[in-house]
Amino acid sequence: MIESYDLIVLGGGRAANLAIAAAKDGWKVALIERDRLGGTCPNRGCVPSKLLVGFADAARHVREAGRHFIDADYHGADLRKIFASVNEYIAGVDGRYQGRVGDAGVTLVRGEGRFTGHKRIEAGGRILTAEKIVIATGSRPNPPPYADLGVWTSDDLFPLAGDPPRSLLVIGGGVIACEMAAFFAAVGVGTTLAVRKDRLLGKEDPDIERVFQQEFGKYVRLCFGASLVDLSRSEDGFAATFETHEGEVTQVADRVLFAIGRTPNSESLDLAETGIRPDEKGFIPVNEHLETIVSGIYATGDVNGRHMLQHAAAQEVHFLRQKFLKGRTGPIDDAAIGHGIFSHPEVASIGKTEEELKERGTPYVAVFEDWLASARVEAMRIDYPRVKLLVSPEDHSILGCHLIGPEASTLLHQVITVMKLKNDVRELAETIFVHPALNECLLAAAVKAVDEVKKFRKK
Ligand SMILES: Cc1cc2nc3c(=O)[nH]c(=O)nc-3n(C[C@H](O)[C@H](O)[C@H](O)COP(=O)(O)OP(=O)(O)OC[C@H]3O[C@@H](n4cnc5c(N)ncnc54)[C@H](O)[C@@H]3O)c2cc1C
Ligand SMILES: NC(=O)c1ccc[n+]([C@@H]2O[C@H](COP(=O)([O-])OP(=O)(O)OC[C@H]3O[C@@H](n4cnc5c(N)ncnc54)[C@H](O)[C@@H]3O)[C@@H](O)[C@H]2O)c1
Repeated sequence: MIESYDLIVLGGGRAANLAIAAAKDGWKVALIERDRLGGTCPNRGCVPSKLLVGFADAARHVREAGRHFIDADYHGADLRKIFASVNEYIAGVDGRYQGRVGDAGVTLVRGEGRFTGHKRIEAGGRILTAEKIVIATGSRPNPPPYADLGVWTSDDLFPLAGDPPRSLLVIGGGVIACEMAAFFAAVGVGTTLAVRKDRLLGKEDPDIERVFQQEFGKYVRLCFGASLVDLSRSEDGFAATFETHEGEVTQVADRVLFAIGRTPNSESLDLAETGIRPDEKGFIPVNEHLETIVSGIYATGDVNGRHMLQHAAAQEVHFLRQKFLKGRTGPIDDAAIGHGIFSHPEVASIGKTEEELKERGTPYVAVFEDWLASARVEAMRIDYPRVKLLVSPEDHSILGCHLIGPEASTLLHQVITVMKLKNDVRELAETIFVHPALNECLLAAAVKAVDEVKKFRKK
């Protein structure tokens, strides 16, 4: 028998909220999930990884207390307790979601979904169809090489089964690599990060990356230009050999974590059955209404490859909710989507980098300022925090803002708000900031950017 619904949501990550909202509005909704409800963010992504940041911050405060003339010795952290607390959080996620899904009257189908025909899906031994289908199947870690040796990806950390590492080799120089390495190094696990390129955080502004590398490298041993040529495992742990600029280098560690990007979960969906063709990386192309090439079938979140961020997935789900339930007609507007990197130091960014503006030939003025305008930063006795502001000399609009320093992602929200409401750097320059809040770094940069625009126009 074919079960007929108003809406099928395929993947119970962020899009579970769409299923719940539609069911509460009286729609007949099915939600298909093959694993734990809640998806990547609460089970094996943002939340557990950020719970670790709190422990790392506490450890760093003790280790760096001498900067404030405080006599403190760091004797290590109980990693078993740390991971037990994170695992406990994760253990409760699925049940909490199941309660919400059930209360809303959503039909929950546990099992892997795949298309067997036009708008027809098989899952958990059932056949379902609907006029509207939302594919929200997310992504997973790129498969690591040497998987048979028991190397880790981020999925192996959350939840962690077995003992925490005594030492760690992280391979990859992107967001996950830098967030995880920062945690382990801070709590006292000897951590090495090996990256193929000569820089970290490849998508960030180079000025910010330079500062990041300098500070991050105080805790994490860095190995640049390193291509893995061999990995072996013995009772003593792993031995990894890299080809580097200095010749072959071997790194030994108790555990190896690969953080080498993520792949969309699309290939097992048999999308050809319904006429959708993923791109060469497996992402499902959508238009500005998040609709695929097939009318009535939408794709949200990581699987469409637009952003691969939780708040972007949330915004897309909110957009579809408004479209389906409130009759919204316009396209999605995601011009003001920023991101934070919760490593140490913390990095946050929105808009274009200077490299991107140069490549596009977009006119801009750039300011790159320290945060010492704020006494709160002086009080922290650190001098590395920086803000980079890229502004259009034509209309004063903020083209990009890049921050590195404590609470960078929190500070970025003031810029996000200006960009969303009235994108003009003079709005920031004329705002009355609370003195001496950390945000004053933005005021100093904005005032300077307005000056730079004047100079640019005089040229
Ligand atoms: C370690 C880590 C840290 C992160 N930190 C951050 C952060 O700090 N900030 C941020 O913005 N983003 C972060 N992200 C990214 C963020 O987690 C993702 O962008 C977001 O969770 C994507 O949501 P989604 O709903 O698209 O997919 P998911 O949450 O992955 O949900 C997809 C769901 O679909 C299910 N599924 C897949 N295929 C099928 C199928 N065939 N049938 C049935 N069910 C299926 C999956 O089991 C999963 O539950 C992080 C990611 C990782 C891995
Ligand atoms: N704070 C956040 O917002 C946050 C945190 C974690 C993850 N995420 C999301 O998850 C995505 C995936 O994170 P990620 O760190 O896995 O990917 P990434 O794209 O940020 O970094 C991948 C890194 O792996 C390297 N690499 C790729 N293939 C390799 C190989 N075969 N051998 C060695 N190195 C290789 C790349 O050069 C790069 O340095 C991010 O792009 C982001 O969208 C976001």
